[in-house]
Amino acid sequence: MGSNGHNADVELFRQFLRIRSVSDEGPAGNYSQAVAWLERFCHKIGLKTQHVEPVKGKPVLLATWHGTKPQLPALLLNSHYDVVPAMEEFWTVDPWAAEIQDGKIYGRGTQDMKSVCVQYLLAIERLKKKGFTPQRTVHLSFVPDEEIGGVDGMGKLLQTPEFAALGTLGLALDEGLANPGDAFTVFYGERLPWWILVRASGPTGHGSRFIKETAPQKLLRVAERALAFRRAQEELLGHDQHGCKHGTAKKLGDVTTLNLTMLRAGVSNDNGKTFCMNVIPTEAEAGFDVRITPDLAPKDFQKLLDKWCEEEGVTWQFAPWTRPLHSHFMTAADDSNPWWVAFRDAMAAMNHELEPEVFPAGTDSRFLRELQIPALGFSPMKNSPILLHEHNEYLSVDVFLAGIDVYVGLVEQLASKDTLPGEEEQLKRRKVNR
Ligand code: MET
Ligand SMILES: [Zn+2]
Ligand SMILES: [Zn+2]
Repeated sequence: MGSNGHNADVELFRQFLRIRSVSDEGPAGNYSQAVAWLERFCHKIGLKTQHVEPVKGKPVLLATWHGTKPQLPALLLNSHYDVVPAMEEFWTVDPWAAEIQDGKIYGRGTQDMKSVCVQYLLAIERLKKKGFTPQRTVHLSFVPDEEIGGVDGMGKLLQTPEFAALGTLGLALDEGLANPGDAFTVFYGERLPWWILVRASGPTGHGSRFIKETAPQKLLRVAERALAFRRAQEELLGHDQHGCKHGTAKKLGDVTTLNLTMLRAGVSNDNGKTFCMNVIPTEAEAGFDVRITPDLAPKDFQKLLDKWCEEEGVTWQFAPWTRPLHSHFMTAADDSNPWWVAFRDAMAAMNHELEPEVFPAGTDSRFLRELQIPALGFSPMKNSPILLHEHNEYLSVDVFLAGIDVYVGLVEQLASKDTLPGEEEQLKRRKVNR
């Protein structure tokens, strides 16, 4: 197959990319269409499925490939089928057309993470065709809403009887990131995403006067302190002002980022088309996206935030549509974790080099790890630029196809494992921890 190859696997991927499953867009968001497409695929390859809809309009699809030893802890292959929006005016191609140019498939979700949804299924189809039967049961979960915090997707799924009925899970695989080099990155933990709203109140008055302690003034003082913290963290990372790296070997996952992502204030009498520029608003609000590195205790960051807000006379809260975690839950990436050993050895057997890292952003893995389920973040994309959430997101045809082989090998090896050395002890520890 040439690099522009229109083979059947690629065509399936392109079909799925054309379903505009932007997070939480309601009926127009095509969640149901994405799930219907995945379900048809599951049935075609002989997988039993079930719909779980803990929140109306946000369906989760579960599929199961039964192993011959169902008493062994199962594998979970998780992927989210929602995608972030695309700013079409900045794309050189239609983000929803899945065009192929120069051997690259362009589209929103090519890397994050519709490729993985489809690769899991294609890998299972191939394994079935070659007559492989798993010992361990393999479950798949396709979840919505990951991109907007995961509360109504993975968060709710984990509380359902259907999830409990999957039985004990030995290892979950979830998304990772592309690696520009010739190695796969695998994530054993992640920074904690905290979405923070800071709100300031103050007096109103005429815009021509020196009114004291106005809401925007207080808000900006907090913002400035927050941004000073941001500068210090950036310094720690060792990037210069042009974004070039120098000096340290730190990665993004090793520092805490903080970005001011929302600002709101102003008095308007036409819903924000124009503003009463001579009236001091009594409320001002800022939103921050914070990603807390495992090297910083969340309670220590919280203390800082409390201090800034208290000293400047404002209040903060977590964005009410999120469910922030208060500790980092990590999956051990060393010999103490039999599943890490199994994963590492399976990849080594296929001659793939691994680079273990802390995920700089957030994934649904954090909810699984919170339940003590070992989870590794891994998307088989090497020699590929990191393009998630960017304009002109693409994945090359060759990388997409090679990824199917990687999952064939991984699932074949992991699902064939009898009880791993140390697995029972690990399970006992999990029960104690719960
Ligand atoms: N994956 C998305 C992100 O990292 C949403 C995770 S929940 C904050 O931004
Ligand atoms: Zn993702
Ligand atoms: Zn994403």
